Amino acid sequence: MITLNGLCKRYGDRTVVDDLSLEVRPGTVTGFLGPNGAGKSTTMRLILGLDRPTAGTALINGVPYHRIRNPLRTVGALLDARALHPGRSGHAHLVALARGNGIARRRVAEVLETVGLTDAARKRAGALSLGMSQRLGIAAALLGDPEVLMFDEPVNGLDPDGVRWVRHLMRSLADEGRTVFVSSHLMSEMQLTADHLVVIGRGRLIMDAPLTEVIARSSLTAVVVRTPHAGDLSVRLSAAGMRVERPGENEIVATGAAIEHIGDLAYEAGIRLHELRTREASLEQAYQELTASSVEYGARKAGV
Ligand SMILES: Nc1ncnc2c1ncn2[C@@H]1O[C@H](COP(=O)(O)OP(=O)(O)OP(=O)(O)O)[C@@H](O)[C@H]1O
Repeated sequence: MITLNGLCKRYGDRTVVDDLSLEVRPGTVTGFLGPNGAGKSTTMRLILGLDRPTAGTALINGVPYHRIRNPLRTVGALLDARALHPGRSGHAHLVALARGNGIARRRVAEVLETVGLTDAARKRAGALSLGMSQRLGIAAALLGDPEVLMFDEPVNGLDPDGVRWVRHLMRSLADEGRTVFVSSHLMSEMQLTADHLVVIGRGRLIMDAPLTEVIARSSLTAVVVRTPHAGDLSVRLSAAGMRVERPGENEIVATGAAIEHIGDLAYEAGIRLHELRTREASLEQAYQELTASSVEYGARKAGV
């Protein structure tokens, strides 16, 4: 479990992490989302004790990182896959990490096999591709068999097979009861991987909710109804406080109500339905709505 309480980080007069309070729970993959510069990496660095908070606390299983006795056995993290000694092999890097943390040497071979790097791990780290470096960083995070795992952009540089592999890995780590906190800009991937989402913008919490709720709350999630009595039904739905559109003569798209409510209303009015279904927003769409006002480094439209 990761617990943030009023966490703040300021650089000079700039507030980069602004009063974040939340819990990242075990047994769940929690996606950590936000535009460039939102403060995701800084938050992760604060959790790992690599930066000091200006105010507030970041706790792992109830204690700050610097008070954990066996840090690598409690929390594993991939922050910057390229932060390795370029002349050292991946294998040597992991052996040194294991030795320095009282972890059995045989774990090195185990984690290298888990990430599919058994052969490549003999190469100099500097000669590894970005995708291979990511895998090596994930191996290092797994080395101490920790309960809490944090990954900053783990699929960066991975090919489609690698992306799928990371997705399954995150899922199985959470299914084993671990806490998995993962940042990403790949919304389609997050939609397939995360159970829960934390969204921040300009250092502030925008949303902390299950993925299903984030999608359900989007204005683009709607109920589509097809009926020969669309005129009559749309008047009734509007009167019940829903927003109603009529994209076709027999079609209604309604937002602001549950599908059951619409079905019941139609039934009570004796209106025959030919179709009643939910049209879900994608996470990409829901995310864009949530963060529209906090995108700091957005590009202007081409030609503007
Ligand atoms: N050491 C530092 N000194 C001053 N400003 C910093 C420092 N580290 C980070 N920042 C600033 O803090 C802000 C948040 O950066 P951070 O890397 O945490 O964002 P992020 O959400 O991880 O972004 P991205 O998605 O682009 O990786 C940025 O504006 C960055 O320039």
